[in-house]
Amino acid sequence: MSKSKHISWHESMVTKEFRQKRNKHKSAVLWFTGLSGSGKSTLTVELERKLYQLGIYTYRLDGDNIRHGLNKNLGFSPEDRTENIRRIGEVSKLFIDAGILTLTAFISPYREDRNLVRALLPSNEFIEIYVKCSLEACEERDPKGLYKKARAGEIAGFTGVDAPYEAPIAPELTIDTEKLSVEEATQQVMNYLLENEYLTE
Ligand SMILES: Nc1ncnc2c1ncn2[C@@H]1O[C@H](COP(=O)(O)OS(=O)(=O)O)[C@@H](OP(=O)(O)O)[C@H]1O
Ligand SMILES: Nc1ncnc2c1ncn2[C@@H]1O[C@H](COP(=O)(O)OP(=O)(O)O)[C@@H](O)[C@H]1O
Repeated sequence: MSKSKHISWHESMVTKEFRQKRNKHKSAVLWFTGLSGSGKSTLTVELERKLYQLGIYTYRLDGDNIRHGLNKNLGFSPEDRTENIRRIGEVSKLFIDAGILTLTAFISPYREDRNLVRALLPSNEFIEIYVKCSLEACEERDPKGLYKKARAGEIAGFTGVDAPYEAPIAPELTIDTEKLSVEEATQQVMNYLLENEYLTE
């Protein structure tokens, strides 16, 4: 619900379509979702590197980073996670409007929150990518030692331990990081972008 009244929309002369034409590629958000340690950050970093080499304009929004700034006032309660994802949905929409291929790496555990972001955008501009990895494997990787802390009772409400993760039902892509290498996984996304003509205007 908007709290502001008496506000109006001002259109730009430079539209998203003009920007895409100049950039020579489409803009959209690649929304990576999955458990902590599933591989969201690793894959978005590598994918962005590949896209940059091809001359694609990209930007990466990552949960850990955004929580240092824009969303530093949010914690990990269900309400705060929902607000976190709502804001990132809106930020992604702005980046898409700016002609940027945007990569987001947020756990985004609630299906409804992700669907609200989907509903915010034209259907071809939201690409949901489920980074599939069992809790056991994530916990085995534990790149930041957070599962260990959560199991020791030092972090309350940790996703997968004592907070829920709702896997996507019909994502555009599922990447199984227990079966694929980082190279194979990023290539799977590149193939999707090429086949669906995102990398051309
Ligand atoms: N309680 C709890 N649950 C899950 N994750 C936690 C928690 N506390 C801190 N962290 C760290 O915060 C990162 C997740 O932030 P997100 O913004 O992606 O989370 S969410 O989408 O709002 O659920 C997450 O990063 P990733 O491991 O990259 O997923 C953790 O490093
Ligand atoms: N196929 C894979 N894809 C992504 N990460 C992988 C893969 N195989 C192993 N890993 C490792 O798993 C960990 C994933 O951590 P990270 O990318 O921070 O996950 P997330 O951002 O989802 O929390 C890294 O240590 C990475 O090297």
